[in-house]
Amino acid sequence: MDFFNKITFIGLGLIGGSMAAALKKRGYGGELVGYDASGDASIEGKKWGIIDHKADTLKDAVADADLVVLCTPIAAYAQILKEISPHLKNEAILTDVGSVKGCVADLVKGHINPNIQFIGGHPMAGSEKGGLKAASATLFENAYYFLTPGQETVNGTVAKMETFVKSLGAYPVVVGQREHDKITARISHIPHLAAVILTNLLDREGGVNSVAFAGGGFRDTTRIASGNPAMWKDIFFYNKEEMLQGIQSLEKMLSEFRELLEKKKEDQVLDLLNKAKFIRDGVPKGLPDYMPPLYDIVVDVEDRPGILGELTQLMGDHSMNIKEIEILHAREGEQGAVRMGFATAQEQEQAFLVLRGGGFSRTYMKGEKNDADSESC
Ligand SMILES: NC(=O)c1ccc[n+]([C@@H]2O[C@H](COP(=O)([O-])OP(=O)(O)OC[C@H]3O[C@@H](n4cnc5c(N)ncnc54)[C@H](O)[C@@H]3O)[C@@H](O)[C@H]2O)c1
Ligand SMILES: O=C(O)C(=O)C[C@]1(C(=O)O)C=C[C@@H](O)C=C1
Repeated sequence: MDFFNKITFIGLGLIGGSMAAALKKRGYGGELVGYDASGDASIEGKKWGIIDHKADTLKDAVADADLVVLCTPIAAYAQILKEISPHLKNEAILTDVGSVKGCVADLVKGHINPNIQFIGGHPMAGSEKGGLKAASATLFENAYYFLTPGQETVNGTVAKMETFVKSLGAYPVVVGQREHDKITARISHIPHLAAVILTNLLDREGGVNSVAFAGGGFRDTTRIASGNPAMWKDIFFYNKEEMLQGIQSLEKMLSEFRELLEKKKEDQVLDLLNKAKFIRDGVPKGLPDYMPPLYDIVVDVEDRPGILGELTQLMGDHSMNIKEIEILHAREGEQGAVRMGFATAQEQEQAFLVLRGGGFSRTYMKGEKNDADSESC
């Protein structure tokens, strides 16, 4: 990426920090600069070696930068754009990571000199946890990353940004700004609203005390409700038109379902459940669907320090290459579960035998097309 000698991140929280950390980890050789309104984040970023230089002012941050990445809440953009506009160098590319794209393009048009190349961006990876402490160099690995050029964006800018996205370990997907907002309303924003409503339903129904009994179902469907409230409030309002359409569909589907229940239409309820299962089963597991499938092993382990080390050590001792490893949140509690993905069925079989033989008696195999029903024991 020798066309970007200096990259500046404005906002060094979960997303900005993870990007800088990913570039460092993956061998980016240029200069990384961080500016954050909370001085602590950029001090920490410098201390941890995620950035090379901590800027104290926005002017200083963008001076000579080839790429400037806005990683703050969208609500802060107007003020930031106003301040950086006179200091961006002419050939600089400006991008952002905000979760809504139409409104951002409008904002940029109002504040930035048209000579500056702007291209919106949005990584489809994140967390319900925020701040630099939650940042991870691997956050974007195998994630899709939307790029939303406008009519003024030249092809060279799109190509450079595609290279940038790949250098984070992610997969660029180029779409229009409004199309992006339509897609993300369906796959992210409305699901977030649903998680919030499901969680608050407990309160309305006087069931908050029952939350302690929640198993995987409640945890899986509501994890994201722990996300940053201010960030999500912004997302809902910035993508208001698409949200309103999604809510209308939700309301219609709920009332249709109520009628089916009231009229005892069991076959139609079953059809709905089957349809949802078919769609949900088609969601790629952790990897985009054009990536090779992985062969999974799930190990039930005790929740104690060092257990992950023992697992990976055992795999290393037998020269087994773990392609993916994940702690399954749905099994929080005293007993935890770890999922490991292997490249071939043969390696999966070998790992199964090694783990069982190595004292991990509660080890299960899952074929790439299988679900929980097909666990081998
Ligand atoms: N959290 C996610 O899952 C996720 C995923 C993809 C995209 N996004 C988008 O990324 C953006 C940042 O989200 P995040 O999760 O990294 O948030 P975050 O709270 O972890 O980080 C935001 C950082 O911006 C800083 N900041 C706030 N106002 C500022 C200003 N005026 N000038 C400079 N710094 C300022 C904050 O101090 C903080 O360190 C949001 O626009 C969000 O829509 C979030
Ligand atoms: O995994 C999560 O915690 C997320 O909420 C990430 C998630 C999403 O997938 O909806 C949330 C918002 C962002 O704009 C992009 C990604």
